[in-house]
Amino acid sequence: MTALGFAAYGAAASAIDQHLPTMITQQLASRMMRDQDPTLWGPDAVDEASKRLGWTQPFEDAYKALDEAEAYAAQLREAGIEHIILAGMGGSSLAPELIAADAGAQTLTVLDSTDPAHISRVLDRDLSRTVMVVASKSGSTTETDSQRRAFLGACEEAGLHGPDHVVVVTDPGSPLAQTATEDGYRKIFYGDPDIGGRFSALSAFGIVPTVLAGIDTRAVVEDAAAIAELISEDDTDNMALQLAAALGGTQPLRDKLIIINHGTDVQPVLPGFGAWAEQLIAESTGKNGYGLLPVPVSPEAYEATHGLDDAIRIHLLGEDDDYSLAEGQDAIALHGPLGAQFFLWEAATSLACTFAPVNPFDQPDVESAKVAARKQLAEEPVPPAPNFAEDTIAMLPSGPFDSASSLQEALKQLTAAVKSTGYLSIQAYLDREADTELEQIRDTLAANIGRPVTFGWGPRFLHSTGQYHKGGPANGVFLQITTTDQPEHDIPGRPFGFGQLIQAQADGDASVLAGHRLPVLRLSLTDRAAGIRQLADLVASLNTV
Ligand SMILES: O=P(O)(O)OC[C@H]1O[C@](O)(CO)[C@@H](O)[C@@H]1O
Repeated sequence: MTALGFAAYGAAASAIDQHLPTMITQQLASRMMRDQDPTLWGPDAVDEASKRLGWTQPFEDAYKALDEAEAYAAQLREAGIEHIILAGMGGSSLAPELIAADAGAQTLTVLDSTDPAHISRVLDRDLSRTVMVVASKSGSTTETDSQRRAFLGACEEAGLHGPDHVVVVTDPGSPLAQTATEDGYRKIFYGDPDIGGRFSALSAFGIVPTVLAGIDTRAVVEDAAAIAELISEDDTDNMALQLAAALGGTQPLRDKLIIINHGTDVQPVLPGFGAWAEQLIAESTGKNGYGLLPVPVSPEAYEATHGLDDAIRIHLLGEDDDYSLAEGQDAIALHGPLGAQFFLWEAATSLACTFAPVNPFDQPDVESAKVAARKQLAEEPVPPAPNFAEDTIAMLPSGPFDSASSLQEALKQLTAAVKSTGYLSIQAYLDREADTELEQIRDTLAANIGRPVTFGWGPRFLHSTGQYHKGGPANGVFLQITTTDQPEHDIPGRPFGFGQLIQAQADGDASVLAGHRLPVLRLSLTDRAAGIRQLADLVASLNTV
């Protein structure tokens, strides 16, 4: 008996009927989960897959990590530590954030931003009672390194010995492991190099930060372990096979996955699931011109309430919710505890990649934005001169939209550029906790254009959907929003501050998107709060003018 529930309707059900028998004959589930067979995704993926299937059998190490972290958490509590800041990007923070949100815990603050205002706010607390967990598999991610430096700088200003307040989670042999050893950081936990970032929820990367924050992550691991047999069987009841067929096997491919989180506004079913699933699905599938685009939305959003020819609606339900709401749609409905969802989606996403096939374990296009940002920083960037400004919003040079002489005209051109099979992506390099009012333009734009709209906070999305936007089917149009309204926050030991870093990241990604011939409209807010309000008004007025 499993705590998971799953049902498929319309095109999703047809894909399952069509593909499940073959998937079972080919023994895809047992070959991936039990034999760790690296050949399932074609010859080009064999090398990478040979060293990336550790997530299929994570439990022995997971229980060891739980034991070690629980013992260490007790020591931290005795030493008066009450709060954990987690510095980490993508797979090194999204699962812990979701575990903490699901548990309703306030003891973990995720810092995955380079927005100077965001950094300053997070570090403005009693650091004597705080530990920063610096989590990075590679140990070389610029954002994480910069957050670590800023934290150590803030400790020094507070008269604290910084290394006593830093715990590291990294893979053995990484540059971060070396720094932590040399500088005498409080503790190092090691991850398994056979598990990639976005598959690391049930490893030290999901476990350590959350356990140190006092969360019962053991229950999450146990809920995953409870479905291990089920999702390893070559059997019609295997929900990972069913979900994989529904995700990757629709014909023609329905490549937009509308993830609808039910529950209430205050308490969605799995708060934060959308951001975690976005990385897993977009970074795993979005490459070589192929990809599935996750679009997390609320139940009231346009994409949730309207059937789109190229989309599957995925209803995340609570245990007592009625599955009949998905009847008559091309949809999946499912419920289950978080640990089971982690394991189910990791398995299903990997299996869905066998259809194309694409290698689920690499992210070839993420690097291009990093290289471009480094180039911008090396050239000591100055913010690009605007084409023009209206009140608190300046329009920066934007390639195909440069002929626009007003913001309204530029936005109209942008929305008109969305293809009938395409999508619009809003990319906001702002403070994802303080500037949340901006998110409302997502719903307005989706209703306005009748197409899927994604919303990503920069630079976080660069380690997630960023792969899909650049490596996927090239049918996106992009609205990039930055700000000059930010007091600089220095990065100790670096010749640039966070304000320059985030601007370089935005400039770098815009240039890479433009290099892929993807249209990017670039707006810069000269006043954050007023600019967000002005933009919301402009977007709301698009329909009526
Ligand atoms: O854990 P790391 O090595 O710092 O990487 C963070 C994230 O960056 C990415 O490599 C993409 O940039 C993700 O796949 C990963 O989860």
